[in-house]
Amino acid sequence: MSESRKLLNVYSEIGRLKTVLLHRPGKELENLVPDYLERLLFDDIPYLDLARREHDNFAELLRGNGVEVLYLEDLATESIMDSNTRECFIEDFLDEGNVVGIGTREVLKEYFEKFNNKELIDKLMAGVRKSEISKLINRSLVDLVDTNYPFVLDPMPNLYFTRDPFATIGNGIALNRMKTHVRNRETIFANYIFQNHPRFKNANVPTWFDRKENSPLEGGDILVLNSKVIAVGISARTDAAAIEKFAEKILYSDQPFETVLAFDIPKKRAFMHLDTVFTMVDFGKFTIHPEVEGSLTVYAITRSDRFYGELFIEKEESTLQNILQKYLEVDKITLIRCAGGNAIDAAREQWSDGSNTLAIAPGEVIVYARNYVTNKLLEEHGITTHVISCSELSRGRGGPRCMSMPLIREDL
Ligand SMILES: NC(=O)NCCC[C@H](N)C(=O)O
Repeated sequence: MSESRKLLNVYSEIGRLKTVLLHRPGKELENLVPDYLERLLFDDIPYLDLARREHDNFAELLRGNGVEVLYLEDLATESIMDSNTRECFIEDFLDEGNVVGIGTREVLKEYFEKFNNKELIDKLMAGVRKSEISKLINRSLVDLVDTNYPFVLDPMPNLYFTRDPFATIGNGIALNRMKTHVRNRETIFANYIFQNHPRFKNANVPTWFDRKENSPLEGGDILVLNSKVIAVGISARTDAAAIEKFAEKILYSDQPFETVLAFDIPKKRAFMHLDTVFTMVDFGKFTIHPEVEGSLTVYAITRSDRFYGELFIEKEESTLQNILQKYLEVDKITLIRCAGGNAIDAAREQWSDGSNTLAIAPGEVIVYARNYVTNKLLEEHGITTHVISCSELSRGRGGPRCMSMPLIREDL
């Protein structure tokens, strides 16, 4: 198959971006209420209208740089055209959305009948308020018990962080199992897209991880450093056990990857995923949150040369710079510290994803405007920064890399 016709092709973090998956923030953001913010993994409530304008500018910037922008909501819609598929999709959603009352399920299914496929996808993403349903049928105890909870189906406000529910690696995907129940339903979309969407269904997309696994793996923790080395964070969201499963599968596949570097980072909200504290911006150049450097342990996972199918795991005993230099086989590694390492500025900019950049080509990244101290430093290191405004988008605790899932990057 020719390069341009490949459906999935990600062998680096920085190869020129050709196709990316986004989600335009929708009504789900208007179902965020203070009482449930923490559970829904938000710290504040974005103003939807402005969030959309900021997101549209992000998409426009990508298109202006020759990137094909696909939207999750469109691919999902095109994946449920067949009426049986649509029905199964709704069932899966209700199952995993914890809608267990028999009467409530019935009423919801009836309610969904009036929506066309696109409207249905938007509605499932937005969630269903109790007040939208005129009458609830009482068939089971759960239907009868009245609670103050305002939703019959929870909203999915984290969907615009397309980086996390699945991840493109090589010519396949890790279909993730998310750490929190609240984000796990997001992976249903990818499941249907890769099985049913006309663009992918006959492609037999290889999967390096499955959403039914027991331990969590999230896309923000996975960085494809080059065609031989993948970095994965052992983080607040991704477990070591999941990384082993993933490594086994990908290292014994037909892909060129030889090493998975597991970065053990502190398990706290401000660090969340590996890409919250560490992203690649150019050959041998990375952003990093200074607080993570000292406490970082790295394990190198390779194929065992004694037993086929087994892994060899070694704890690296050197500095991050030396470890990266060794595995990436480059002369020099430059770590660009968030806000230059100044304790106050670094903590402040880190909170709004100062280290979370999206590379659209080697040495060319998209960054948030508010992280101006870090952005200036990037420029001083020869990196071109494309700056986007983010006063609403940043309230969800994710940056440009978190808001994008590359499907195709040019090989380096
Ligand atoms: N890769 C990322 O760091 N994604 C950001 C996810 C933010 C979202 N509110 C979450 O807590 O999951």
